Amino acid sequence: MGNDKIIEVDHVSFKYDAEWIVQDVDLSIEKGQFLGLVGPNGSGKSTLIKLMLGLVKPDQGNIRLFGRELRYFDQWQEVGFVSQKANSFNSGFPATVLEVVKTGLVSRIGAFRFFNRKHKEKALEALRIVEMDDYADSSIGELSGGQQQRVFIARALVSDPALLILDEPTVGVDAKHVADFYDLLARLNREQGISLLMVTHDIGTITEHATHVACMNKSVHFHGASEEYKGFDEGNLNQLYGHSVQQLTHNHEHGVNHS
Ligand SMILES: Nc1ncnc2c1ncn2[C@@H]1O[C@H](COP(=O)(O)OP(=O)(O)OP(=O)(O)O)[C@@H](O)[C@H]1O
Repeated sequence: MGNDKIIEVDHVSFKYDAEWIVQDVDLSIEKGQFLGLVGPNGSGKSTLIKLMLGLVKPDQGNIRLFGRELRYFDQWQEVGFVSQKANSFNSGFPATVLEVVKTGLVSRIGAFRFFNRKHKEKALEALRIVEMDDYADSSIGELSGGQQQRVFIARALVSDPALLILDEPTVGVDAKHVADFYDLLARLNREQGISLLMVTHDIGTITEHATHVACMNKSVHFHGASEEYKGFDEGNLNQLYGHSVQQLTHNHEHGVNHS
């Protein structure tokens, strides 16, 4: 491919009606990175993800995925997406965990082909990666929010993506399982070599896990290594955002990093 950039967002702006939601964003993710995208409510994070996925079109600027202009990009099996509202099945939803994971193969095999034994194996393998293979035959609706979210990650992994995009995946995961969830992401990143982009509100936690962090409030105010970000004190950060960092941190301390 000759290009280690998996996503390149080049001076992208987007507006709903007359209001600019994303303004002149320049951002890239290189192969192997785990980028945390943080920012206050309504700062345009989900909209930026939609732009990257081609679900809405930029008013200005360009986006490339795997070195290809978005409008010519067709390798969607390389991109797994887990949305914010993924874990919202109610207890009566009539599908098993395995069935849900197999729907992730649709982009690879086409919507109207039959699933065969190989596809079942592939789905079970993805469930093993997220440590949910014991639940293959359970109803999806009976699982906890955290377990459902793992199943949605398995669904995104089943087509062997090189990039996984997660939009606030820990919403609905109870606090004591959030650490396990980050361990899973670290394994995907380090052991499976999957590049990650994760939207979150929780900047304290993400900077402990992601390799890089980008802070946005319509435009990107900081993009760099997590270690560099942790070196900022609260005054720097308020200036960076033009916004109180308190609203981003969930009681996490932002002191200067002495390590
Ligand atoms: N379909 C739409 N039509 C009009 N405005 C929209 C639409 N979708 C989002 N917006 C507006 O765009 C702005 C950015 O929304 P977006 O969801 O991208 O922010 P966000 O940073 O992901 O927020 P949150 O952290 O609350 O999820 C908000 O002001 C929102 O009201």
